[in-house]
Amino acid sequence: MSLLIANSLTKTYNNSGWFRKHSPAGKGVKDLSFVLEQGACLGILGESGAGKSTLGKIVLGLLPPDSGNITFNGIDLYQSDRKARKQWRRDIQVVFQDSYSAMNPRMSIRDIIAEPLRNYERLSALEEQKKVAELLETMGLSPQEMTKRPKQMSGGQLQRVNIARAIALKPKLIVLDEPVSSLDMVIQKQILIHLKQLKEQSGISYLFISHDSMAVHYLADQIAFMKNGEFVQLAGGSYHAHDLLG
Ligand SMILES: Nc1ncnc2c1ncn2[C@@H]1O[C@H](COP(=O)(O)OP(=O)(O)OP(=O)(O)O)[C@@H](O)[C@H]1O
Repeated sequence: MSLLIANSLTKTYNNSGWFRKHSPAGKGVKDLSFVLEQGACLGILGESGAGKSTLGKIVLGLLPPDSGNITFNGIDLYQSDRKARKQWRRDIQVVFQDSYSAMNPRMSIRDIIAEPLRNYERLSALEEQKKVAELLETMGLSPQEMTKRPKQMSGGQLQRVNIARAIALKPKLIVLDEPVSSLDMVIQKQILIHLKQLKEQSGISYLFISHDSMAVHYLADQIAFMKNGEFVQLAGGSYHAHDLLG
């Protein structure tokens, strides 16, 4: 069974509000269909305003489409009961571009990574500490970083922390919404390599949203090019590591 199946998703924004009076009416996404298999990465590539984040929000269960449907593991995301919703909220995680604003600056790195574990699993303090240490190591960070606050870390380190949090519950799918766009090139490459290794080792799937063609080609098995809310072309991805590393 395919992990994620989108069938003719359409979402049009109502631009009647005062703040939206300068933006053209009727924008959003139109008639998007795709299939994402377990362990695969679908790249969504398009310029600003193409509709990438709108699609991301629909996949995350945050924005009901006007028409069409989307199933995850055979369950319709917008017709599911409470129990199923709780399960897919665990199974679908997200990493956004702005790592710092995705975190509570007063929390320690340990608390940030442990938050989903505390919501879904009952671990002892020692088990939790071990798990957070493992997750930090998976992302190439030292377990000693867990006592720090977000302000004491670099943008690249924070994005690794965000990914560690996103994988803490072993989700089936991560929506990566421009996860490396705000980082410098060297850090971007390191994080993309980590994401690829994670995918190969754990069989996790990604919906990778980006305007960066090189990054999408590196990570994605298949690429959907988006323009004005529609898919205009589908293509294979998978550049090899040396293409990215130059
Ligand atoms: N809440 C909203 N209300 C009205 N229009 C919106 C809203 N959110 C997005 N839009 C419009 O829908 C279109 C698609 O926006 P979306 O944010 O999905 O694009 P994007 O490809 O993610 O762009 P970016 O990379 O700049 O975030 C744009 O024309 C945008 O102005």
